[in-house]
Amino acid sequence: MPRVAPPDVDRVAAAQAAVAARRARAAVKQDIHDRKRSALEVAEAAWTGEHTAPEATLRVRELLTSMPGLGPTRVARVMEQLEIAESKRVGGLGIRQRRRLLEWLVAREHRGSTPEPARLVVLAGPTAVGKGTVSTYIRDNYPDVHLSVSATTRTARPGEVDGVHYFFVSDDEFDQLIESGQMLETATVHNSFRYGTPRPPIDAALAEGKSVLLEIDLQGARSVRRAMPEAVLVFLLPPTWEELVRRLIGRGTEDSVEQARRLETAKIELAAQDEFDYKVINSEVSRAAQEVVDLLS
Ligand SMILES: Nc1ncnc2c1ncn2[C@@H]1O[C@H](COP(=O)(O)OP(=O)(O)OP(=O)(O)O)[C@@H](O)[C@H]1O
Ligand SMILES: Nc1nc2c(ncn2[C@@H]2O[C@H](COP(=O)(O)O)[C@@H](O)[C@H]2O)c(=O)[nH]1
Repeated sequence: MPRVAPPDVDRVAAAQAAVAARRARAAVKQDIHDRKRSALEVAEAAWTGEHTAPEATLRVRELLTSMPGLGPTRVARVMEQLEIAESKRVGGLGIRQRRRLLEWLVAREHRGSTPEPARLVVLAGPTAVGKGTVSTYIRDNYPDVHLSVSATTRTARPGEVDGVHYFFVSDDEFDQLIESGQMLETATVHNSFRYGTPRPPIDAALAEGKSVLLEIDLQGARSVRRAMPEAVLVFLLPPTWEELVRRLIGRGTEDSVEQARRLETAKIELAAQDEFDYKVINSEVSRAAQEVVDLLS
């Protein structure tokens, strides 16, 4: 008869304690999310040493992401600014880190309902990384995001709507847009058609306090940086080079000569990624979209 090992009482008790601690932390996060207890109150308790055990074992990242309106990308940015490591728990913060966290939360609380200034965010990246896919996802799932509509001299593809996906214009009309000073930037992309960002809708949206997202190529991103240095530049990366090649070939919209040419350009574009303020890896479209949307506020 096989011998059944007696249960290891200590291990069972430890596992039960771990489950209880996880539940208690989840309850703290839920309370912060539901505004029953503010993150500021937790940070104040940590400052005076009066925080509860679940609050002490909560990671600062979890504390901040529990706050309504703060997504993971924004939280990562704030933690970098506060010089708090990703893995840090509330109870393990040093005195300077506790002070910085407290000051940041107080400032955010005092900001009250005053909105953050509107941002101009530029999404660029190599061919076939998924810029169009991610921005389409944002257009479909985040109706509050103001997505800039570019003008282009190429013709519409099946399903593309004039004024929604692009303003499809002739070469003469494109020239007129430039001459009348209406373009924030223009570029000839992939050696073929001209593309450009109309400026008036962007100025209007920013003036109304609405953040704006541009999905444009690398040359365009550089031009926007020169014209509006306050713009936030985001570089979309593929998970691997092989995946980028797979996406380009899998899309099947270019012949093999054009694919080879674009991949050469992609190598040059990837080398420019450090010019950008943020990098987002497009492994999963919804996640990449969320990260980009987080950067808009
Ligand atoms: N996260 C993803 N996972 C798998 N496939 C993806 C992902 N994102 C995009 N794709 C696919 O990769 C291909 C290229 O995407 P897309 O056309 O959006 O790239 P792009 O960066 O806009 O390209 P270009 O600059 O050449 O216009 C498409 O077939 C798309 O469906
Ligand atoms: N510099 C700019 N680039 C733009 C703009 N709008 C789109 N683009 C880029 O063009 C290519 C091709 O797009 P497609 O829709 O024809 O496949 C892609 O890389 C876009 O990011 C723009 O206004 N300015």
